[in-house]
Amino acid sequence: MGIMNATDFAVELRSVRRTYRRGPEPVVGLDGVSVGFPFGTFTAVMGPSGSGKSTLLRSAAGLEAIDDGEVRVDGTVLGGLRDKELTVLRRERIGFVFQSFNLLPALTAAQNVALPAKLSGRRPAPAEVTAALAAVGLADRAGHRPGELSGGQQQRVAIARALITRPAVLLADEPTGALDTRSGREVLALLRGMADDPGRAVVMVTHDPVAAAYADRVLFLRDGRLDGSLERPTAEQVAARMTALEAHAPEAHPSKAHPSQAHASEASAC
Ligand SMILES: Nc1ncnc2c1ncn2[C@@H]1O[C@H](COP(=O)(O)OP(=O)(O)OP(=O)(O)O)[C@@H](O)[C@H]1O
Repeated sequence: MGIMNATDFAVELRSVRRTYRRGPEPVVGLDGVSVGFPFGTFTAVMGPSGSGKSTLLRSAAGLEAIDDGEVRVDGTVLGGLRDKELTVLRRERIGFVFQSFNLLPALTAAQNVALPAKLSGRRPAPAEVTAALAAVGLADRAGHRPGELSGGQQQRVAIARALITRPAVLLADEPTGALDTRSGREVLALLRGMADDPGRAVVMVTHDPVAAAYADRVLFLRDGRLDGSLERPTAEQVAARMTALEAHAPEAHPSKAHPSQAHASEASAC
């Protein structure tokens, strides 16, 4: 590998600022965040409730109207695109996986997986859909509807759907939040494997230190700013860091307490 340049990052945020102006007081979502997500890596994003994790993920996906700074996906500056171009780039270069799977209930697993490619005006070959399902271990469930699949299987279909366009980045918001420990672990192992593809980066928001320990790197956010990172962390190191961060969090949300102890399991739903 040569010297790192902009295109070595699947996604890069430069001095990104996002302020919400709904109520009387502006609320800071992101307060000048600069970070790059290199190809072939798996990054977890953690931080107390309200620290800006979802705002960061949504900004990386081009879903936030940022006030300042720049977001690049595979070298393309999102702010320079027309709406239509942004839609196409989002569809083809960015995969998104949600806590709640977001599959269409009336469609089979295969039809759900094929949908983004179809929306891009490309009818995927059945073999391509089968290969995507096989990559998540579900080749034999192609004809099942989401209601006929377990939560873990539904999330794996969602991952296959996110990957069929071969995106530069897979963004996952609490992908194991609704899963039991075992299914969560399967999904994390899949994401880990997906991140080893040199043409892709995986970025995952999680509250679970055990989930974060699957990543190459954990970024910590506090009050909309980056507040350190850990490389190849253990769950214990992540949990200790989260406990320290939450102790400093100005606004605690007791009703949304997040597990941050080393013994917290992947099953921790939020
Ligand atoms: N659409 C919005 N309108 C107004 N304020 C918002 C909006 N979205 C987020 N915020 C505020 O921006 C800040 C960051 O929110 P964000 O959702 O990014 O945090 P988070 O770290 O993902 O939190 P959680 O762990 O609770 O999901 C919070 O103070 C939040 O209240």
